[in-house]
Amino acid sequence: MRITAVNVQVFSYPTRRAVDSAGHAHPGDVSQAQMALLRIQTEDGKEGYALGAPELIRPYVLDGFVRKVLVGQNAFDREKIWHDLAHWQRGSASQLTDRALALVEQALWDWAGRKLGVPVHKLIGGFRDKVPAYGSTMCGDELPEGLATPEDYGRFAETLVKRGYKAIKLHTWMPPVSFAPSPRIDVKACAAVREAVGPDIALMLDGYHWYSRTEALYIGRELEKLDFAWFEEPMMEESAESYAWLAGQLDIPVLGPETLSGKHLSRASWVKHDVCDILRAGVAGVGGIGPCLKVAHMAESFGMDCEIHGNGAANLTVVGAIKNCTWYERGLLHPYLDYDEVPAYLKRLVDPMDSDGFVHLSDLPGLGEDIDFNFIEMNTLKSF
Ligand SMILES: O=C([O-])C(=O)C[C@H](O)[C@@H](O)C(=O)[O-]
Repeated sequence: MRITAVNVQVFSYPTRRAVDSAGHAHPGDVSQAQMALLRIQTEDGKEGYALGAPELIRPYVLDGFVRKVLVGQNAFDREKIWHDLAHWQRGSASQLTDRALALVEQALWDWAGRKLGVPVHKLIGGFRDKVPAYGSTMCGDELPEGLATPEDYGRFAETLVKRGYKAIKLHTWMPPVSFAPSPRIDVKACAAVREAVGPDIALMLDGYHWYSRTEALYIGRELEKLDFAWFEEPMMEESAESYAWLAGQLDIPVLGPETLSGKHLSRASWVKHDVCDILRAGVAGVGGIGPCLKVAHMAESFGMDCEIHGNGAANLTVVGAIKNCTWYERGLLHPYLDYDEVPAYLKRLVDPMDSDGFVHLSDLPGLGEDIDFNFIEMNTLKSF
């Protein structure tokens, strides 16, 4: 089925999320943010969609690489199209990113699901229809009654448990927060949360990502005393040796790599060299659903779990299709925000969670995003 057109619509929508000077999300005043809808059309008039940041798929990227590769190809040939695009990356002077690759590949999967009338998680695996979620907090801040103190984390954790979560992951304080980073205050927040929720809730820490080996070792040993389930990205992931050093000394599982480049290939090196205990991959970070599945299947072949990074339809689709992932990451959460509020450009949440903490996989054909095309049409800023 030949691809005839690839188009983008950039639209605005209201948000209460803001980012600080280091890129961490926090609550903010209502403002207008921008999103891109990528649309792939085939000769039969069928379409597939993916939503993402406009800069990933700006006109230069769309004209210079994506249209050149896609138009005229068979939309079912995802693997070939993905490799053709991935080869373009080398000569693109870093303009064609893994995230752009992921967006294009998601739209192709969405197209295939819609064309065949099945949810993509059934097409690519079909392991489960619901999955327990962990509530993933925003990074710490200095907002009154926000996430400014260990006690704030404890109180918020109680709220999350009441909502149904059976697991919570803390993102603690990072610069530009005035007192960050601090291994001791991170540990205090973890202790406050354990104290607040008791022994039966699974807890994880994803703190400052640039700790030294000795700081990470200190935190990891404290987390072991608090019976945490994993310790995520405490150091720069380019130093695989530091992770091997850390994982070799801790009993608590060390999880990674999350932001390291290299798609499934860098994850293979981490497995071969025993660098971590639980593998990590997210659809956007490794360049698509396909490479994310390659990571998860490789991990399974080595008897390892692979926890999928990030929320959203594409990541949930992968979680629904694999066995060796325990949780879905739901968030980022904050006491000031209502995660259950449906974004203006969707008609329903992609990851609805019941009162027992289970997120239910969509039964819609495609990736499961019920897109509000009227809202997007009314709020379109530019199309190309
Ligand atoms: O695992 C996660 O959810 C994240 O890494 C979320 C964010 O990127 C957080 O770590 C941050 O803001 O640095």
